Amino acid sequence: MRRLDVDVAHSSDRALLLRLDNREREAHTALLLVKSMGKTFALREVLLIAALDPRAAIHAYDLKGTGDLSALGELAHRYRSGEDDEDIEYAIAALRELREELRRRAKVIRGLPRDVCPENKVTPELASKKSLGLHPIVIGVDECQVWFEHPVYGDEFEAICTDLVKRGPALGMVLCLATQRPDAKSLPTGISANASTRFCLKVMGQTENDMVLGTSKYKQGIRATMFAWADKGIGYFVGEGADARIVSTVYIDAPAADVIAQRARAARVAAGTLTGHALGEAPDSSATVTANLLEDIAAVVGPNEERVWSETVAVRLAELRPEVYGGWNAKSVAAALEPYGIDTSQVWGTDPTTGKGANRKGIRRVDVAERIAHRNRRREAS
Ligand SMILES: Nc1ncnc2c1ncn2[C@@H]1O[C@H](COP(=O)(O)OP(=O)(O)OP(=O)(O)O)[C@@H](O)[C@H]1O
Repeated sequence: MRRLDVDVAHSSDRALLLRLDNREREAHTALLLVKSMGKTFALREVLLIAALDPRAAIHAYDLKGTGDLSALGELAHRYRSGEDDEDIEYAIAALRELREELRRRAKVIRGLPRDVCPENKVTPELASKKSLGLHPIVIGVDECQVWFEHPVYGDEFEAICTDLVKRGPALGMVLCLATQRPDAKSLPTGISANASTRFCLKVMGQTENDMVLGTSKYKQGIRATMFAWADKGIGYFVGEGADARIVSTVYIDAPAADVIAQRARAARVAAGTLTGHALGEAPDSSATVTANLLEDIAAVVGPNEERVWSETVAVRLAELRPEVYGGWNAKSVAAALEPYGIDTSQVWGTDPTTGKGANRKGIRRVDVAERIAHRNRRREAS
């Protein structure tokens, strides 16, 4: 992307505003783009910039299904175009992998000595150490509302994306979401509120403006309503802790995108980092697609059990679906429920081996039931 004001920070296809190696705070962030004015071009540009770093694993989703991101498919770790059932199942399986990856990375970071990792986050040096597996992961989703409004998986997409937006940046994982309908249904507030980088092309009114750029931005004079219809690719860019700037994307049409993608692919071949989709591999959906954590918990916690220890839930889940929950413990349950806004707290229970009562971390059945009801209401509404 190109700044329009004097100190333009652009030109080579790498030295652009969004850098992926944490040298700038703008690096690991979510991005929101809006409305038939160059949104897909902008998202494609961001992904191409990321792709030119051969360490970066690219996940590209074009939910419109027109193949706008097909250039990225040549090098992407995960890629899908379309919104049919099999496309959605591919995506949910890939996102579950990312949820696991978030956990793995958090553990790796926690385990590193202070002098190697003083800030408890991925640095360019750490991202380059192949053995740690902390390379940048950049996920781009065009027309993301399709995921969040999905009648079956909408809730889970929301939970995982919220987790990615909140914890991803420190762990080297960037989620870039693009939508032309920035309302709370298309873009859940847990996600929009936590997005730290925003890009808003022309919009029609104050509500959409503030949905993308942040509360009160219109009142403060940051108004993407002022752009003309001819201002393709021009929008307000708001980075974390920085003043809003008017920037323009670089015009990269589909043939130009192919040329850049071929270069990015060649760099990956040379570096030995071509993986996943680019090698003809898909995420393993066999074990995970049928699993739905909330419903599985509801199935293993009886209606008369008001509160249950997390460790008990973990054991029962593993019995239900060993291929999905095998090896889970109380902490796994807490981490998996956190993105749904369900906390584990001290609950009274009885140890089945000793028969003694004690307070341990656990869940309240009502919290899980309420979350399922919330999702069902959404399914009915869609
Ligand atoms: N930086 C740019 N400079 C000049 N023209 C641009 C730029 N970016 C996009 N355009 C033009 O705007 C058109 C629409 O762009 P794009 O397909 O990205 O829109 P969109 O917002 O995704 O719309 P839709 O949702 O309808 O696909 C492109 O075909 C291109 O001609």
